[in-house]
Amino acid sequence: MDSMSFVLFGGTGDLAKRKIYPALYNLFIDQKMPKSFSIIGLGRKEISDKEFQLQVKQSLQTFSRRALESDEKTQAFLESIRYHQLDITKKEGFLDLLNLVKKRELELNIPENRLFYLSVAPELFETIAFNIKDSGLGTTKGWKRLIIEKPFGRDLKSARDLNEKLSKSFNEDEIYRIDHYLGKPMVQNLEALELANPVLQALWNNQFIANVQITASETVGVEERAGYYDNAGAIRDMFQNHMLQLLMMTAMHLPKNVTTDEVRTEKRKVLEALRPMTKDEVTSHVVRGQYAAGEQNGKKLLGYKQEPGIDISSQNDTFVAARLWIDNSFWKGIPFYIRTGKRLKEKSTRIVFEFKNPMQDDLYKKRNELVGPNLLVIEINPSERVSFYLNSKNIDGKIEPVRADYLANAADQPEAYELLVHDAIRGDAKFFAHWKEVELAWQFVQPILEAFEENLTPLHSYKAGLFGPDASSQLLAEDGFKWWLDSDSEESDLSENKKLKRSI
Ligand SMILES: NC(=O)C1=CN([C@@H]2O[C@H](COP(=O)(O)OP(=O)(O)OC[C@H]3O[C@@H](n4cnc5c(N)ncnc54)[C@H](OP(=O)(O)O)[C@@H]3O)[C@@H](O)[C@H]2O)C=CC1
Ligand SMILES: O=C1O[C@H](COP(=O)(O)O)[C@@H](O)[C@H](O)[C@H]1O
Repeated sequence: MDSMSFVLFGGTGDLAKRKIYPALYNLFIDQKMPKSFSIIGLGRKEISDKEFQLQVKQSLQTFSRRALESDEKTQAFLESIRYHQLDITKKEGFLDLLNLVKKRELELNIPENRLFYLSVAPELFETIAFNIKDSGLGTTKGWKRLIIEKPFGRDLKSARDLNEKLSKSFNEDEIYRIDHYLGKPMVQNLEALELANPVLQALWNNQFIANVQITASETVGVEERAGYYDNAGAIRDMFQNHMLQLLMMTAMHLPKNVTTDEVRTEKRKVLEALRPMTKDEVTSHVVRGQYAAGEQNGKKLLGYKQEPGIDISSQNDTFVAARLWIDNSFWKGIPFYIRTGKRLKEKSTRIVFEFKNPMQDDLYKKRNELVGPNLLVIEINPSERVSFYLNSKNIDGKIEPVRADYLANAADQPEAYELLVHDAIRGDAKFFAHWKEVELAWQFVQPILEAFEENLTPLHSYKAGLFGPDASSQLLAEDGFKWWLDSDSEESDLSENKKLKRSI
């Protein structure tokens, strides 16, 4: 792996502390960092290197997935870090930054390989990219790469504008658009599950699958992010990026070679085949909701409009469910249901494949035995688990569901940011969003944004601490389906093993 400089804009920010330093540190401990590297954290405050290293150490103590190693190792990591005071809006500061980057390259005798990480508010992305080029920071004898945080634009037009501006300083293959859902181990495992299991490969299509359900439910509310979230909503915050990425990863046809280019091409094809909606069709296929006051584990929860920083008249969406159709030969005729929301009953990110159930009408029904459909459930977060729900005979000779299960030990798993930062350092963009994916995703979402903004689609209220608006269940009921595994429904009894007498 090439030695390099890691230049972190927003080095004093929340994301840097919670995710980026812990990711770099854990990579270092696992010997996944290059032999020599320089880390430069940037911010506007005046902080000495020593003070800054101490701040990073504190963030590692609080957020690293593993406890700090011996002082020697931790010290070696911290000593690779320098702090530089820079106001991004002031062009002159970038020349000083260039001098520091070069000085460190000379001290460490490393080539001019530079990774710039933009962990700052999106309004600053364009200015930074311009100043990197203008100052000469981007003129290197080695490689240069840009990791860029979300959100990438707030609609189709602003995303295109931003991309055009970035492309003046970086080529597409130098831009790594982070979507941390693509770094989740179980999401990265999807291709392997399909590729390495002929049985799944054979079933992964509309011939055997009746519908696919992708859920990302959260228990948290808007937290301290009112300013951002009230202007974004679930549609921009989760749906346009994470949920559509999950859709692509689930529905893509496996390429012959699992190379970055081929995977990205196949992902893109999913969005190209996604049946577009007009603004007027949105209400038939998309449910938007906003949480009202409720309760969780006996604790009273505020409604969204009562949250600090939210206007009492806000029409913002905190929940979105949608029925999507992928009109290609693999998935034609099969609905994909997607939902995401805040202040729901449980934290769960999962994909459920419901298989067709030709047994429903045959002899089991006549014998009054319930033969549920087979389900393949991929739990992504908080547990990482693959389960197959099968039907089997119990001791009384009756059919009952059983679950064949693989549960990963999440404690051993690297975090999403660790995997993604490692990929970017290695120059592997497979699990980063290509511009075409981002553009197609905004193109699909644009009429939904407009229907929401023009209030063409009703805003359903739902009680905090439950499963979202009834209209979301209604969406599936229209097609004869239901959401599986919501934890106080009949099916959750399956997941809780109440009905499962046996587990394979
Ligand atoms: N926090 C999170 O969980 C997540 C964040 N993101 C994205 O990551 C990015 C960063 O978010 P987050 O860390 O939460 O934001 P913070 O507000 O916590 O940090 C912002 C950072 O930007 C720096 N900064 C702001 N203005 C300037 C300036 N003019 N010149 C130099 N530095 C500046 C601040 O430095 P200082 O004030 O010290 O000058 C600080 O380091 C955003 O794009 C966000 O959308 C994405 C997913 C999750
Ligand atoms: O990007 C975001 O993701 C989080 C949810 O991430 P997860 O890894 O906990 O599933 C979400 O809370 C946040 O609003 C959004 O910006």
